[in-house]
Amino acid sequence: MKIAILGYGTVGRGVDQIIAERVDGVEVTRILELPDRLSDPRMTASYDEILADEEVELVVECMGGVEPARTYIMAALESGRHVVTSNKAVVAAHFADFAAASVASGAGLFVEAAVGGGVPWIASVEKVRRIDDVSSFSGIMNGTTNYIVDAMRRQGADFAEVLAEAQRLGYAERDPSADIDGIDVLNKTIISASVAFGVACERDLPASGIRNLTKADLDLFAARGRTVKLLGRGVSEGGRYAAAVEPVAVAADSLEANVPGNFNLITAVGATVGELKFYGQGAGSLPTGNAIVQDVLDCVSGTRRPVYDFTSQLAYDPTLLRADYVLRTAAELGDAEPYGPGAVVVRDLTAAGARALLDEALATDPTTFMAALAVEE
Ligand SMILES: NC(=O)C1=CN([C@@H]2O[C@H](COP(=O)(O)OP(=O)(O)OC[C@H]3O[C@@H](n4cnc5c(N)ncnc54)[C@H](O)[C@@H]3O)[C@@H](O)[C@H]2O)C=CC1
Ligand SMILES: N[C@@H](CC=O)C(=O)O
Repeated sequence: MKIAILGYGTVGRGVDQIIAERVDGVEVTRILELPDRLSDPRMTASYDEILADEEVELVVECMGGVEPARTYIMAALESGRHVVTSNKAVVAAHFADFAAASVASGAGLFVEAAVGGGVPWIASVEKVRRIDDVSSFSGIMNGTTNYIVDAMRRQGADFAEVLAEAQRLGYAERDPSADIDGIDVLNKTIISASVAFGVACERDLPASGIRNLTKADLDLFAARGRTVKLLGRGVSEGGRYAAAVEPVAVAADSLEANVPGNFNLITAVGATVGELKFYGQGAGSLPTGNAIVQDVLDCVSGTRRPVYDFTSQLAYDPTLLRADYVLRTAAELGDAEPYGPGAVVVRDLTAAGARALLDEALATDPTTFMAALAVEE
């Protein structure tokens, strides 16, 4: 099969390398890049030229961003070309449109690499759903922030320094604010909830990140047997669902607490299968390239052809996600109990209520950090 890669950056290069070195029967014949980055005879800056090439049967989109990625993916699907994408921003925003266009033209739509990098999470959730409803999912879904927190915790590294290293290693988004403010995990949580619960997932979910996390915060939680991880979570019960993204203070001896570097760990729970955990590198050129090439191979062989159905009638109910929240802040908050030096705990908030409380605290103290307290088992 002849394929085109849109975007020859960290991920696009990984896809090209894996196919060239390890895959027979698939050939990258076209690459779309920006006009000032045409460095290979296969490259063009014209998407129309790629669409006009009738030999190209599949398009791998790894440019990032919402536009023109949305337009290019829709045009590929409408022309009957299969699409494989790692771009969670565009999938989270337009998943239902892409799924409908894929059904209409019969072209395949594959999004494995959009969540969890090299971790086969999406295909596994699809598999769980063949037998079980997914009652919840939760996990570390961002390699950059896990890399940052892990280095701060284990080596006492400085936030800014270690973020620069994650950028150098190709883990971070073009704008790393998306990583540290939880937006990247929000996109991955929207996609995960859509697949896990079969819903057109609410987009306005509560989300916060680790921008204000300090070494002193990690020390505060360490003194209480916890560490902080940025988690995406979703739960479904009684015809309702909720999802959120937030730093969570997890037990220091939990699996999540000990996930190193750019690794992700995502858990799904189903009635008969129980708890399943998926672990691997959540970011980087070759792990993510691997997830894309797995999708390409599934498409070529016809062994897996996802059909995304978002017609489940689950209602979004933010009250399903509740926790106690710790805020390290100079702001005065009502109903707060002391937690440690400069920190308070506010009990039994919804994730949405906690996000509103964080905004209130940030208005007074822009350095405020907030984390949910994981229930200890
Ligand atoms: N870097 C990683 O570890 C992972 C990235 N992703 C996602 O994969 C996508 C690509 O990520 P990276 O490769 O890291 O980004 P990147 O910034 O390294 O590469 C993107 C490439 O696309 C090109 N590009 C951008 N807009 C274009 C346009 N309009 N026309 C033609 N070319 C264009 C850029 O010139 C660049 O070479 C993003 O959606 C990202 O969120 C997903 C999983 C892991
Ligand atoms: N920036 C993302 C890349 C993969 O999705 C991350 O760090 O996880």
